[in-house]
Amino acid sequence: MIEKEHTLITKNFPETFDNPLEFNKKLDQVHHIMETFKDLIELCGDDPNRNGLQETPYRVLKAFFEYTEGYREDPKLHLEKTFDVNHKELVIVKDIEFYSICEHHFAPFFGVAHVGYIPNQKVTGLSKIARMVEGYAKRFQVQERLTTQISEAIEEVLEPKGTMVVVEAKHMCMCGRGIKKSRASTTTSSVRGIFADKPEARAEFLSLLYK
Ligand SMILES: Nc1nc2c(ncn2[C@@H]2O[C@H](COP(=O)(O)OP(=O)(O)OP(=O)(O)O)[C@@H](O)[C@H]2O)c(=O)[nH]1
Ligand SMILES: [Zn+2]
Repeated sequence: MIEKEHTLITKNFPETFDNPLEFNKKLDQVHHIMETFKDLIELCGDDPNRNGLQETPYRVLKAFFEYTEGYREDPKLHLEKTFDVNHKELVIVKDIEFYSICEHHFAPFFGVAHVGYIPNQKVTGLSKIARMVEGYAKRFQVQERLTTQISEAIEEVLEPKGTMVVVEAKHMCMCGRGIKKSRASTTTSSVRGIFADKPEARAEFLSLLYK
């Protein structure tokens, strides 16, 4: 078990490799959280030592590191690899699937992001836009912040004439618990530059998106 925990730390926090103080601090936190997960299982009414649950605290922690990978990178940096392409009209990457975690309940919310911008000299690789979306999705989030972070990253790095982002998602905290509306979905948008100023720019984006 100890070996697995070490691997978890070196994989997710490679900077602690040469820093025993930081490494041991993370190791203490890992031990502490695994004990807490055991308490959670017991409090909910099951036996943390029964066969199927013995490794669950470790599995859950490992999964959480995966859900939150985005904290350990700066997603904007993906956009910095730009190309010299003379394109002055709208670029839209639509249906970028994402999987995020609601910061209120730690329940998943997931769906698609549609990202559009009108370049002003700088054009980035299409996959880099999806990588950037992933980086912000893999954090504890609310949908509104995710949407804004995506548009602000495009604005900051590509300095385009305008940016428009639409995010559509389903929130598990509204499905299996609470209000239990499993068909409800949420749409958010964020507009900058020409999309904020001109209704016809927004209309063009939406007509290409929902044709
Ligand atoms: N605006 C917004 N709200 C969210 C998002 N994800 C979850 N929520 C909401 O966060 C709210 C938290 O409300 P609370 O009253 O503090 O928590 P709760 O008692 O669990 O609320 P219920 O879900 O209504 O049972 C709920 O209304 C959720 O629907 C999100 O991405 N954006
Ligand atoms: Zn929630």
